[in-house]
Amino acid sequence: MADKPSGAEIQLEHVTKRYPGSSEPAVADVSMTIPAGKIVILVGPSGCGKTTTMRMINRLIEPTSGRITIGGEDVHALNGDALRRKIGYAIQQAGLFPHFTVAQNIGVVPGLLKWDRKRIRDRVDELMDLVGLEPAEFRDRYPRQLSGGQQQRVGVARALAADPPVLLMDEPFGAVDPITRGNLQDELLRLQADLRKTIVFVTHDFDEAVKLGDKIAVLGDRSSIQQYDTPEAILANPANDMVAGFVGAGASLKQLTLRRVRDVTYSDGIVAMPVDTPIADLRKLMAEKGETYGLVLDRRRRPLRWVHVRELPTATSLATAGRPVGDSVSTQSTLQDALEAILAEGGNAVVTGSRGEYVGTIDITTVTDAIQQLRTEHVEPGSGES
Ligand SMILES: Nc1ncnc2c1ncn2[C@@H]1O[C@H](COP(=O)(O)OP(=O)(O)OP(=O)(O)O)[C@@H](O)[C@H]1O
Repeated sequence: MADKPSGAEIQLEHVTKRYPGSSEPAVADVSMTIPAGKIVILVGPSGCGKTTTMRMINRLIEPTSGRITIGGEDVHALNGDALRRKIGYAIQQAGLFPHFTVAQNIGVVPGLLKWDRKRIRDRVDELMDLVGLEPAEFRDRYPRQLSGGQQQRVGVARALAADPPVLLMDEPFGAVDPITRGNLQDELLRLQADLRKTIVFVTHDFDEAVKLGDKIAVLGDRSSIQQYDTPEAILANPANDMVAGFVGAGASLKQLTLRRVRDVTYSDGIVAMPVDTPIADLRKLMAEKGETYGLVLDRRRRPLRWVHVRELPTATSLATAGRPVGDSVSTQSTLQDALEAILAEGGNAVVTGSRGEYVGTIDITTVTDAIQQLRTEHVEPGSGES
């Protein structure tokens, strides 16, 4: 993993776009800093100027006024090749050239930059591996011979071809089914963990923004910034009614996808014993601790069964007493997964470590406490709430 971002900071300073013949600007006086190596999501209603804002960064659209810099350099001063080296661009439905093969599509920018053939071929294979397309199978196919998800992968590979520090993505996963979309999102996050590009990503979908964004800019009319903050902060404390409308119902539940079990204090105090423990010993320990439920573990300390104290006097073996453990969660699971397991288990859900071993239990109080904590962490100073 790279320890330094390969991305570069982007700055928009008082950027305005007035299209010829329009009375109102499409984007009015927008200033924002997009940090190096982060994913920043632009969300907002249709027509608010997201695409216009994004396209001014790679100068597909020229601003009427204001300044945009990448790594401190004014994009206005960059020529075509310099822009291509600095900025990759991926759009909805991939925007692939239909009469080019996959390899030719991915190699477009390196070709324009006059790389030699071998270097382009090696780079194409490397990128296909990176986005999960077997080069031997897909290199010579045409876009129409690919699924929607595969086309999007080619689109991402093409955008990354010249290894630019900045990636602009305009609803890149907008045209695929929800499952493929989820997979593509996961893959983007996996890629980004290594690549650490600066990514500006436009979407209509707030859930996508929460999942992918290091920061989210919620835009109103003419790209006016309504709130620009982390997903946690926006979910916990929407700045105004417009943002609240965008966040939509279930903001607290959405927050649960942002915290993992390892981030909260779960209990490790219940009575948990290996399956070959004498029943009498378990009874004694549960009585001492005043516990009604005990957990039976296998020899590698993986959870097997829940037993109620009432079941112990008649039990013949811990291997058959009580009921099997149902849903459990790992320390990597999100609190949303934990909540589902808690509801399915009807109380405590078992937490396991990296080898599936018992490390503790989590209950509904832990989850509600975590939501409360997120709220208080993100209350504006001086807003009077506590
Ligand atoms: N070439 C153009 N000429 C004139 N007006 C334009 C042009 N392109 C966009 N607009 C107008 O600028 C405004 C912003 O458009 P833009 O495409 O940036 O919005 P958006 O937020 O990306 O929308 P969507 O989410 O629907 O894609 C809209 O009112 C649109 O009609």
